[in-house]
Amino acid sequence: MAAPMRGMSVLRQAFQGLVRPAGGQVCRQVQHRCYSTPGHVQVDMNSETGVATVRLNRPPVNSLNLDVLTELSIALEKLETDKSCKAMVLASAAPGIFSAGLDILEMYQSTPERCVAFWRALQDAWLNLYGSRLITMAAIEGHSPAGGCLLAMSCDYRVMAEGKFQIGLNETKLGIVAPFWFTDVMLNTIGHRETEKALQLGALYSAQQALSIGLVDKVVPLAEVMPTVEGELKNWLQIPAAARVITKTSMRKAVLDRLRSQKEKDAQFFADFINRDSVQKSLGMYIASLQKKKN
Ligand SMILES: CCCCCCCCCCC/C=C/C(=O)SCCNC(=O)CCNC(=O)[C@H](O)C(C)(C)COP(=O)(O)OP(=O)(O)OC[C@H]1O[C@@H](n2cnc3c(N)ncnc32)[C@H](O)[C@@H]1OP(=O)(O)O
Repeated sequence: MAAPMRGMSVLRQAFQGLVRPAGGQVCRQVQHRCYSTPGHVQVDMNSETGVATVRLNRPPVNSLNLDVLTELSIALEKLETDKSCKAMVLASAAPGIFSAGLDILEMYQSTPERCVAFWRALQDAWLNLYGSRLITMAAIEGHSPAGGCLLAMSCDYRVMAEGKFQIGLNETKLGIVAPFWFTDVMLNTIGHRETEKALQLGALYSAQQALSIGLVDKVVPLAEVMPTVEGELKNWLQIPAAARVITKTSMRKAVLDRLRSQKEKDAQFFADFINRDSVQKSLGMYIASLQKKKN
């Protein structure tokens, strides 16, 4: 039997038929299909319910580098074209963390070519997620700063674990600026006034604070995050899909089109901005502060 997964009772896993086959990877019998397990993005498709669980799996903190973003994009594309898939839960395989956001090392002392490739991968992953026809829910079982917050906000519904975890767009604290499409998503989520404050301050919120400004939809104990998502999904799955998809698309189209129409310019702008001496200096100091935390 596979080791119990966080936030999921042994009984529930036994019921769902979790087994560890000869290859050593966790797979599910009968109604579950694992799209991918060896990389940084695990996809577990339940063909009976039409719900896929996509878990970021890049310990220790699921920082989003070029590989992770490319894998996430491909996974989302596959699910989008899978007619049996109705919903997707975005979660983490790393304890205590949803995602630490973009991999800062992709932005520090990198080449302009790599920066552009990295940014394109982020753009594609986000366009696939925010523009998805699927019901998308974020199971936030840990910290979710910056790019992690973007991924969560890009889902249709967010359930966060109570306790010490934080979520927010903290870019200004790193001496960088949230791109316009990060801002657009936050505006659509919590409104203009809260976004202005949140972005200028680079605010990181506790789960309760996030709930109070509408950044997340529900806060529950850690072990209840997945069951709560599953319960909420039942409501969403009852809505006629075509009507829901048209509604979602019409509400998100302007923001998606804004990036689609200037992807290359945005990628070039990112590479130029990030390679400024002042920005590199700020990032260097931030990396040092993360490392100092340990000593
Ligand atoms: C005019 C407009 C112009 C716009 C142009 C564009 C500008 C650029 C826009 C870029 C947008 C950026 C988005 C981002 O996502 S930036 C990333 C921001 N992320 C963070 O600030 C999170 C930092 N991490 C933490 O706070 C903590 O790690 C965390 C709370 C998440 C977890 O804490 P914990 O104690 O559990 O873990 P550690 O801190 O010990 O970390 C473990 C190791 O992981 C390394 N680490 C952490 N986060 C990252 C990261 N994001 N990238 C890379 N590496 C990371 C950390 O250093 C530890 O490493 P070591 O074990 O080697 O020390």
